[in-house]
Amino acid sequence: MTGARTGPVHDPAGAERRARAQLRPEHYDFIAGGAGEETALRENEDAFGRLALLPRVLRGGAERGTRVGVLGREWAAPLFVSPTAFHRLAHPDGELATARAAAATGTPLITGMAATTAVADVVAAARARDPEAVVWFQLYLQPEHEVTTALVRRAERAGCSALVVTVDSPVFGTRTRDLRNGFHDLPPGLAAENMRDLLPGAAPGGTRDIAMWPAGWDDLRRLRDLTDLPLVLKGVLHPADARTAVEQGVDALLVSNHGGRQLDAAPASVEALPAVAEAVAGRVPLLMDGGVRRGSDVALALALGAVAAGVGRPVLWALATGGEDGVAQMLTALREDFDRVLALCGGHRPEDLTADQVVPRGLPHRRPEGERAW
Ligand SMILES: Cc1cc2nc3c(=O)[nH]c(=O)nc-3n(C[C@H](O)[C@H](O)[C@H](O)COP(=O)(O)O)c2cc1C
Ligand SMILES: CCCCC(=O)C(=O)O
Repeated sequence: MTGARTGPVHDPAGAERRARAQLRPEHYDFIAGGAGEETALRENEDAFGRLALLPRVLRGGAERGTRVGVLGREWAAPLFVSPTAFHRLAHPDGELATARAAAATGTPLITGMAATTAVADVVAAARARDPEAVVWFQLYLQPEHEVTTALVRRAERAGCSALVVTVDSPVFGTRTRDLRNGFHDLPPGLAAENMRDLLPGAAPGGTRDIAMWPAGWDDLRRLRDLTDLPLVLKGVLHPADARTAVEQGVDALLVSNHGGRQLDAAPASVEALPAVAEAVAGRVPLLMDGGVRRGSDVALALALGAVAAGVGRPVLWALATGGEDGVAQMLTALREDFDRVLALCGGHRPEDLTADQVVPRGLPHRRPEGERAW
């Protein structure tokens, strides 16, 4: 069969099942869980399931590519690794394995402030695989400006090429499973390494030193003055905030409901995307994450205005079961799946996917008067 599929099979549900069998139950729950009744968490995936892609036909063109340009760099595919905390809960190699796998597959990585590996070591691991690897640093603005400053300097010195400021967390979401399990700190031997020695008198690398705090636009302006790195705002869902962010000189937005871990009543990320895309009107690139599990989810996100889509939990499931190789296989399989969906939609390049190709599933409620059902 010409063009028949070879290579790793992409099986998101199976990956989570296998990871669950490996992980301590409270660690599995920390990763899998969301806020409140986990409505936003469920909706992220369900909302993709309510959308269909209308393929275009007879568009020819055997040449196809998945590359996209983001903030002056070419990415291999419209796909990136979203920032998630504590990778060493999933695998002893933790963020080092994730960084190597991301770099080896040409996938940009957003490493988290709440990583269990220091950002300098994460970037070094990525660059050892690919000297050109794109690594961004995710940051929560901290109540003490000196702490924010020190974190920014750590990220700059490490060689990160953008800062991703998570703005959906004025307080911590209610993590129902963690409360039930009594999970509120890392096991002995693991620490939030980026926080080490930042606060006088604080426990070295204590996760409790990571504040989720109600920052304001003033604090963002202070950050703007602090660094020349591009700023990406993560967790913007309201179009008015998106507009303000653009006016404030933010370089990109990451539309996200934080994997359903903050406001449980928030819409699915993909549902918030069209209004944000309209408000931004192409002035800055839009990224999105939340519920992206297969190539068609990436394609839907692109058709609705994103330039790339991120994955959070799938990385941790792959890491738990297969370490670096597991993550590399997952990212490769997801990219190949997207490439095939792009072709099946009649696209040659990611930009070819357009909003008119997205339709809700289900028959329309009512046909126009007098029209027959067939
Ligand atoms: C275990 C876990 C930890 C996370 N930690 C962070 C974090 O430290 N900072 C952040 O901005 N987002 C964090 N997120 C949210 C992710 O960046 C991302 O928005 C979300 O996981 C995307 O949804 P998905 O898991 O359905 O792919 C975390 C998500 C998970 C599952
Ligand atoms: C203290 C960092 C916790 C990270 C996390 O769980 C999240 O952002 O969802």
